[in-house]
Amino acid sequence: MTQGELRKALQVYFIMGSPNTEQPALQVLEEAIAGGITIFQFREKGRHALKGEAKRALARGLQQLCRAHGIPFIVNDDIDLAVALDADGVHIGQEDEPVDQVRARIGNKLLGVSVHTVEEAKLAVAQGADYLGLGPVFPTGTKEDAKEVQGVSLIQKLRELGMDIPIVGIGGIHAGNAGEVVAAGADGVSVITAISQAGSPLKAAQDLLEAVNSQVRKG
Ligand SMILES: Nc1nc(C(F)(F)F)ncc1COP(=O)(O)OP(=O)(O)O
Ligand SMILES: [Mg+2]
Repeated sequence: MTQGELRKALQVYFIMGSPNTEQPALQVLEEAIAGGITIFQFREKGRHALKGEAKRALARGLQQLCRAHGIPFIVNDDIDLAVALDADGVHIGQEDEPVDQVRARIGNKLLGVSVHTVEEAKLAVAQGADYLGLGPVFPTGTKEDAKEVQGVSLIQKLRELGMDIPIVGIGGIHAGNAGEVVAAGADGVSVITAISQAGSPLKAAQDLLEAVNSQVRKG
């Protein structure tokens, strides 16, 4: 995937695991894909997260849906699972396996890294990250150990410094505030609740895609 294709793929980045919805995850993803999400991350985390074979079976099912619709399938944290499934990429944070070690394990698959400071961003880029997840942009209830809410300041700062790596904002984002994130310089937005807890995941995805497309990325 070229960097330009990756920027487009980051426009509406849906993240979900079974704990994030009362509906069957496969059904929610099917609707989200129909609504226009551009990339999906399997993030099975939290008290009620599936483990072992149940987790692998769900991952395979979600991956098959993504493959059927040409949507990149990314695995959060679990590099072993990503390699076993031949996923399209992985996402790691500052507390996960080091970026350079993960890069060595996954070859040229997509590698996303969460960063919260300029220094973390520079290091991640130097170690081979393909895109950065910046946040939490707004308050979030989804991630129990989320860092301090930072608004769009870090997105703007990285663009002011001339860093052109693909960026996705995350944390408390929905169709009503997604435009602001892209206008600040992000290539797209990442959501969990805005789609997984929506009455209509299809419409939620459509509204997010429209909000993102209505903005031209600055910086
Ligand atoms: N999972 C994520 N995906 C993104 C993405 F860029 F893809 F939107 N950005 C940030 C995170 C958060 O990653 P991390 O800090 O490791 O926490 P957790 O493993 O609990 O998700
Ligand atoms: Mg992580």
